Amino acid sequence: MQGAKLLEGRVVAAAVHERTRQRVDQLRRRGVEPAVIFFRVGEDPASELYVHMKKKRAKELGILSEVIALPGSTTERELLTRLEEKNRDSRIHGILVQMPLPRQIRVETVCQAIDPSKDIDGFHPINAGKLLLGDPSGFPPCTPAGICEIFRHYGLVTAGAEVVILGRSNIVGKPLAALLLAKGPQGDATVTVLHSQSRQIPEHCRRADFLIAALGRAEFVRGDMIKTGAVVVDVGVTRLPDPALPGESRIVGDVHFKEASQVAGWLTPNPGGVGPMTIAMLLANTVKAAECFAGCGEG
Ligand SMILES: Nc1nc(=O)c2c([nH]1)NC[C@@H]1CN(c3ccc(C(=O)N[C@@H](CCC(=O)O)C(=O)O)cc3)C=[N+]21
Repeated sequence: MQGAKLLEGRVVAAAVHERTRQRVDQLRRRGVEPAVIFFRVGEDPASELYVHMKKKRAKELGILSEVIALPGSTTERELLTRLEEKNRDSRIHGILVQMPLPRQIRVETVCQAIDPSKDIDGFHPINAGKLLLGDPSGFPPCTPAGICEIFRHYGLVTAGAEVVILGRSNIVGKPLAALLLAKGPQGDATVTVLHSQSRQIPEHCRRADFLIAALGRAEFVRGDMIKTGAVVVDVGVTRLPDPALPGESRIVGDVHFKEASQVAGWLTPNPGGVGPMTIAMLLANTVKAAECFAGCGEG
Protein backbone atom coordinates (compact mmCIF):
# COMPACT_ATOMS: atom_id res chain seq x y z
CA MET A 1 0.00 0.00 0.00
CA GLN A 2 1.38 3.39 -0.88
CA GLY A 3 0.46 6.74 -2.31
CA ALA A 4 -2.56 8.21 -0.59
CA LYS A 5 -4.54 10.49 -2.89
CA LEU A 6 -4.15 14.14 -1.97
CA LEU A 7 -7.03 16.27 -0.72
CA GLU A 8 -5.89 19.48 -2.29
CA GLY A 9 -7.27 22.26 -0.14
CA ARG A 10 -5.81 24.82 -2.50
CA VAL A 11 -7.90 23.48 -5.38
CA VAL A 12 -11.09 23.23 -3.29
CA ALA A 13 -10.49 26.74 -1.94
CA ALA A 14 -10.21 28.08 -5.50
CA ALA A 15 -13.62 26.55 -6.32
CA VAL A 16 -15.15 28.14 -3.20
CA HIS A 17 -13.57 31.49 -4.07
CA GLU A 18 -15.06 31.32 -7.56
CA ARG A 19 -18.57 30.88 -6.15
CA THR A 20 -17.93 33.63 -3.62
CA ARG A 21 -16.82 35.99 -6.38
CA GLN A 22 -20.06 35.38 -8.28
CA ARG A 23 -22.06 36.16 -5.13
CA VAL A 24 -20.03 39.34 -4.61
CA ASP A 25 -20.83 40.40 -8.19
CA GLN A 26 -24.54 39.79 -7.57
CA LEU A 27 -24.44 41.86 -4.40
CA ARG A 28 -22.58 44.66 -6.14
CA ARG A 29 -25.20 44.74 -8.92
CA ARG A 30 -27.73 45.39 -6.18
CA GLY A 31 -25.60 48.19 -4.76
CA VAL A 32 -24.17 46.27 -1.79
CA GLU A 33 -20.39 46.35 -1.30
CA PRO A 34 -19.39 43.45 0.97
CA ALA A 35 -16.92 44.73 3.55
CA VAL A 36 -14.92 43.11 6.32
CA ILE A 37 -12.71 44.40 9.15
CA PHE A 38 -9.69 42.47 10.43
CA PHE A 39 -8.46 43.44 13.90
CA ARG A 40 -4.92 42.51 14.80
CA VAL A 41 -3.49 43.20 18.27
CA GLY A 42 0.24 43.18 18.97
CA GLU A 43 3.19 42.11 16.87
CA ASP A 44 3.15 38.49 15.77
CA PRO A 45 4.76 37.63 12.40
CA ALA A 46 2.43 34.66 11.79
CA SER A 47 -0.68 36.78 12.50
CA GLU A 48 0.62 39.49 10.20
CA LEU A 49 1.10 36.94 7.43
CA TYR A 50 -2.37 35.41 7.90
CA VAL A 51 -4.13 38.78 7.96
CA HIS A 52 -2.18 39.84 4.88
CA MET A 53 -3.31 36.66 3.05
CA LYS A 54 -6.94 37.26 4.06
CA LYS A 55 -6.82 40.86 2.86
CA LYS A 56 -5.23 39.91 -0.45
CA ARG A 57 -7.87 37.24 -1.15
CA ALA A 58 -10.70 39.56 -0.15
CA LYS A 59 -9.46 42.12 -2.65
CA GLU A 60 -9.30 39.53 -5.44
CA LEU A 61 -12.95 38.68 -4.80
CA GLY A 62 -14.10 42.30 -4.73
CA ILE A 63 -14.66 42.33 -0.97
CA LEU A 64 -13.61 45.57 0.73
CA SER A 65 -11.37 45.00 3.71
CA GLU A 66 -9.59 47.08 6.29
CA VAL A 67 -6.96 45.96 8.78
CA ILE A 68 -6.96 47.68 12.15
CA ALA A 69 -3.60 46.96 13.78
CA LEU A 70 -3.51 47.87 17.46
CA PRO A 71 -0.46 47.85 19.76
CA GLY A 72 0.22 44.89 22.04
CA SER A 73 -0.47 47.14 25.03
CA THR A 74 -4.12 47.67 23.97
CA THR A 75 -6.55 47.13 26.86
CA GLU A 76 -9.63 44.93 26.61
CA ARG A 77 -11.84 48.02 27.07
CA GLU A 78 -10.09 49.79 24.17
CA LEU A 79 -10.58 46.84 21.87
CA LEU A 80 -14.25 46.51 22.88
CA THR A 81 -14.79 50.20 22.11
CA ARG A 82 -13.30 49.74 18.64
CA LEU A 83 -15.45 46.64 18.08
CA GLU A 84 -18.63 48.45 19.10
CA GLU A 85 -17.90 51.17 16.53
CA LYS A 86 -17.74 48.53 13.80
CA ASN A 87 -20.81 46.70 15.12
CA ARG A 88 -22.78 49.92 14.65
CA ASP A 89 -21.32 50.71 11.20
CA SER A 90 -23.88 49.43 8.68
CA ARG A 91 -21.29 49.50 5.85
CA ILE A 92 -19.37 46.69 7.60
CA HIS A 93 -20.72 43.13 7.19
CA GLY A 94 -17.98 41.03 8.79
CA ILE A 95 -15.66 41.49 11.77
CA LEU A 96 -12.72 39.26 12.69
CA VAL A 97 -10.35 39.59 15.61
CA GLN A 98 -7.19 37.68 14.81
CA MET A 99 -6.06 35.16 17.44
CA PRO A 100 -3.96 34.83 19.50
CA LEU A 101 -4.61 37.91 21.64
CA PRO A 102 -2.30 39.47 24.25
CA ARG A 103 -2.74 38.16 27.81
CA GLN A 104 -4.68 41.16 29.13
CA ILE A 105 -7.50 40.58 26.61
CA ARG A 106 -9.92 37.73 27.30
CA VAL A 107 -10.94 35.73 24.24
CA GLU A 108 -14.47 35.02 25.53
CA THR A 109 -15.15 38.71 26.19
CA VAL A 110 -14.05 39.61 22.68
CA CYS A 111 -16.08 36.82 21.05
CA GLN A 112 -19.19 37.97 22.91
CA ALA A 113 -18.63 41.59 21.90
CA ILE A 114 -18.88 40.99 18.15
CA ASP A 115 -22.39 41.39 16.71
CA PRO A 116 -23.40 37.74 15.99
CA SER A 117 -24.67 38.78 12.54
CA LYS A 118 -21.11 40.00 11.71
CA ASP A 119 -19.27 37.15 13.44
CA ILE A 120 -17.72 35.53 10.35
CA ASP A 121 -15.44 33.36 12.55
CA GLY A 122 -18.53 31.82 14.17
CA PHE A 123 -17.01 32.23 17.63
CA HIS A 124 -19.92 34.10 19.30
CA PRO A 125 -21.96 31.96 21.75
CA ILE A 126 -25.07 32.56 19.62
CA ASN A 127 -23.36 31.06 16.57
CA ALA A 128 -21.84 28.24 18.62
CA GLY A 129 -25.35 27.50 19.91
CA LYS A 130 -26.90 27.57 16.44
CA LEU A 131 -24.23 25.16 15.24
CA LEU A 132 -24.98 22.74 18.06
CA LEU A 133 -28.72 22.97 17.39
CA GLY A 134 -28.30 22.52 13.63
CA ASP A 135 -29.68 26.00 12.82
CA PRO A 136 -28.12 26.93 9.43
CA SER A 137 -28.73 30.68 9.90
CA GLY A 138 -25.49 31.08 11.89
CA PHE A 139 -21.87 31.13 10.80
CA PRO A 140 -20.05 27.81 10.99
CA PRO A 141 -16.44 28.19 12.18
CA CYS A 142 -14.18 28.39 9.15
CA THR A 143 -11.72 25.55 9.70
CA PRO A 144 -14.37 22.89 10.48
CA ALA A 145 -16.57 24.14 7.64
CA GLY A 146 -13.55 24.01 5.34
CA ILE A 147 -12.86 20.39 6.26
CA CYS A 148 -16.46 19.39 5.48
CA GLU A 149 -16.22 21.29 2.19
CA ILE A 150 -13.10 19.28 1.25
CA PHE A 151 -15.06 16.06 1.90
CA ARG A 152 -17.98 17.34 -0.18
CA HIS A 153 -15.71 18.36 -3.07
CA TYR A 154 -14.10 14.90 -3.24
CA GLY A 155 -17.38 13.03 -2.73
CA LEU A 156 -16.27 11.58 0.62
CA VAL A 157 -19.33 10.63 2.63
CA THR A 158 -19.05 10.61 6.42
CA ALA A 159 -22.58 9.30 6.95
CA GLY A 160 -22.37 6.22 9.16
CA ALA A 161 -18.57 6.33 9.23
CA GLU A 162 -16.29 6.27 12.25
CA VAL A 163 -14.77 9.72 12.60
CA VAL A 164 -12.05 10.34 15.16
CA ILE A 165 -11.07 13.92 15.99
CA LEU A 166 -7.84 14.52 17.88
CA GLY A 167 -8.25 17.76 19.84
CA ARG A 168 -11.17 19.45 21.60
CA SER A 169 -10.54 23.14 20.96
CA ASN A 170 -13.41 25.61 20.63
CA ILE A 171 -12.03 26.59 17.21
CA VAL A 172 -11.67 23.17 15.57
CA GLY A 173 -12.35 19.98 17.55
CA LYS A 174 -15.65 20.83 19.24
CA PRO A 175 -17.34 22.64 16.33
CA LEU A 176 -16.13 19.99 13.87
CA ALA A 177 -17.72 17.31 16.05
CA ALA A 178 -21.00 19.27 15.92
CA LEU A 179 -20.87 19.61 12.10
CA LEU A 180 -20.12 15.92 11.60
CA LEU A 181 -22.96 14.94 13.93
CA ALA A 182 -25.48 17.03 12.03
CA LYS A 183 -27.73 15.35 9.49
CA GLY A 184 -26.43 15.18 5.90
CA PRO A 185 -23.87 13.48 3.62
CA GLN A 186 -20.97 15.38 5.22
CA GLY A 187 -22.48 14.71 8.64
CA ASP A 188 -24.31 11.71 10.12
CA ALA A 189 -20.99 10.38 11.44
CA THR A 190 -20.17 8.38 14.55
CA VAL A 191 -17.88 10.91 16.19
CA THR A 192 -15.19 10.29 18.79
CA VAL A 193 -13.28 13.25 20.19
CA LEU A 194 -9.90 12.46 21.75
CA HIS A 195 -7.90 14.83 23.96
CA SER A 196 -4.99 15.03 26.38
CA GLN A 197 -6.78 12.93 29.02
CA SER A 198 -7.92 10.21 26.59
CA ARG A 199 -6.67 6.65 27.02
CA GLN A 200 -5.72 4.27 24.23
CA ILE A 201 -5.39 6.99 21.64
CA PRO A 202 -3.65 4.81 18.99
CA GLU A 203 -6.37 2.14 19.29
CA HIS A 204 -9.12 4.73 18.79
CA CYS A 205 -7.28 6.21 15.83
CA ARG A 206 -6.82 2.85 14.13
CA ARG A 207 -10.62 2.39 14.07
CA ALA A 208 -11.19 5.67 12.23
CA ASP A 209 -12.47 5.81 8.66
CA PHE A 210 -11.84 9.56 8.94
CA LEU A 211 -9.05 10.78 11.20
CA ILE A 212 -8.74 14.51 11.86
CA ALA A 213 -5.65 15.71 13.70
CA ALA A 214 -6.14 19.08 15.38
CA LEU A 215 -4.15 18.85 18.58
CA GLY A 216 -1.13 20.99 17.77
CA ARG A 217 1.62 18.42 18.30
CA ALA A 218 4.08 18.05 15.45
CA GLU A 219 3.86 14.69 13.66
CA PHE A 220 1.82 13.11 16.47
CA VAL A 221 -0.06 10.81 14.07
CA ARG A 222 2.26 8.08 12.84
CA GLY A 223 1.61 5.53 10.13
CA ASP A 224 0.75 2.76 12.60
CA MET A 225 -2.15 4.82 14.01
CA ILE A 226 -3.95 4.92 10.67
CA LYS A 227 -6.40 2.38 9.27
CA THR A 228 -5.55 1.29 5.72
CA GLY A 229 -7.41 3.46 3.23
CA ALA A 230 -8.59 6.00 5.82
CA VAL A 231 -9.18 9.69 5.11
CA VAL A 232 -6.62 11.69 7.10
CA VAL A 233 -6.88 15.44 7.64
CA ASP A 234 -3.99 17.41 9.11
CA VAL A 235 -5.04 20.67 10.79
CA GLY A 236 -1.88 21.25 12.81
CA VAL A 237 0.52 24.12 12.22
CA THR A 238 3.78 23.97 14.14
CA ARG A 239 6.56 26.18 12.91
CA LEU A 240 10.00 24.62 13.27
CA PRO A 241 13.36 25.97 12.14
CA ASP A 242 14.17 24.63 8.69
CA PRO A 243 17.48 22.71 8.77
CA ALA A 244 17.88 23.21 5.02
CA LEU A 245 17.37 26.99 5.18
CA PRO A 246 18.94 28.58 8.27
CA GLY A 247 16.83 31.44 9.63
CA GLU A 248 13.73 30.16 7.86
CA SER A 249 10.91 28.11 9.37
CA ARG A 250 8.88 25.31 7.90
CA ILE A 251 5.37 24.15 8.75
CA VAL A 252 5.08 20.76 10.39
CA GLY A 253 1.61 19.28 10.74
CA ASP A 254 0.12 16.99 13.37
CA VAL A 255 0.49 14.08 10.93
CA HIS A 256 3.73 12.40 9.90
CA PHE A 257 3.09 12.97 6.21
CA LYS A 258 5.49 10.42 4.78
CA GLU A 259 4.28 7.56 6.97
CA ALA A 260 0.64 8.53 6.57
CA SER A 261 0.86 8.62 2.80
CA GLN A 262 1.82 4.92 2.79
CA VAL A 263 -1.29 3.87 4.72
CA ALA A 264 -4.06 6.39 4.20
CA GLY A 265 -6.39 6.40 1.20
CA TRP A 266 -6.75 10.17 1.23
CA LEU A 267 -4.55 12.75 2.90
CA THR A 268 -4.40 16.53 3.13
CA PRO A 269 -1.03 18.08 2.30
CA ASN A 270 0.17 20.67 4.81
CA PRO A 271 0.62 23.42 3.74
CA GLY A 272 -1.90 23.44 0.90
CA GLY A 273 -4.61 21.51 2.76
CA VAL A 274 -6.82 22.91 5.49
CA GLY A 275 -5.15 26.36 5.71
CA PRO A 276 -6.41 27.75 2.38
CA MET A 277 -9.90 26.39 3.18
CA THR A 278 -10.05 28.45 6.38
CA ILE A 279 -9.62 31.63 4.35
CA ALA A 280 -12.09 30.49 1.68
CA MET A 281 -14.82 29.80 4.26
CA LEU A 282 -14.09 33.07 6.06
CA LEU A 283 -14.76 35.07 2.90
CA ALA A 284 -17.79 32.91 2.08
CA ASN A 285 -19.11 33.75 5.56
CA THR A 286 -18.45 37.44 4.87
CA VAL A 287 -20.59 37.28 1.75
CA LYS A 288 -23.27 35.36 3.64
CA ALA A 289 -23.30 38.18 6.22
CA ALA A 290 -23.64 40.77 3.44
CA GLU A 291 -26.45 38.76 1.79
CA CYS A 292 -28.34 38.50 5.06
CA PHE A 293 -27.86 42.21 5.59
CA ALA A 294 -29.21 42.91 2.11
CA GLY A 295 -32.09 40.50 2.64
CA CYS A 296 -31.17 38.13 -0.17
CA GLY A 297 -29.51 35.40 1.83
CA GLU A 298 -29.28 31.84 0.66
CA GLY A 299 -30.15 30.69 4.19
N1 LIG B 1 -9.96 35.07 14.49
C1 LIG B 1 -9.19 34.18 13.85
N2 LIG B 1 -9.70 33.48 12.80
C2 LIG B 1 -8.92 32.59 12.12
O1 LIG B 1 -9.40 31.95 11.16
C3 LIG B 1 -7.56 32.41 12.52
C4 LIG B 1 -7.08 33.15 13.62
N3 LIG B 1 -7.92 34.01 14.26
N4 LIG B 1 -5.83 33.00 14.06
C5 LIG B 1 -4.88 32.12 13.39
C6 LIG B 1 -5.59 31.00 12.67
C7 LIG B 1 -4.75 30.33 11.61
N5 LIG B 1 -5.42 30.57 10.36
C8 LIG B 1 -4.93 30.19 9.12
C9 LIG B 1 -5.40 30.70 7.93
C10 LIG B 1 -4.82 30.37 6.72
C11 LIG B 1 -3.75 29.50 6.65
C12 LIG B 1 -3.13 29.20 5.35
O2 LIG B 1 -3.62 29.55 4.30
N6 LIG B 1 -1.97 28.51 5.35
C13 LIG B 1 -1.22 28.14 4.17
C14 LIG B 1 0.27 28.32 4.39
C15 LIG B 1 0.67 29.69 4.79
C16 LIG B 1 2.09 29.74 5.36
O3 LIG B 1 3.04 29.60 4.59
O4 LIG B 1 2.19 29.89 6.60
C17 LIG B 1 -1.43 26.66 3.88
O5 LIG B 1 -1.75 25.91 4.79
O6 LIG B 1 -1.24 26.28 2.74
C18 LIG B 1 -3.30 28.96 7.83
C19 LIG B 1 -3.88 29.28 9.05
C20 LIG B 1 -6.54 31.30 10.58
N7 LIG B 1 -6.70 31.55 11.89
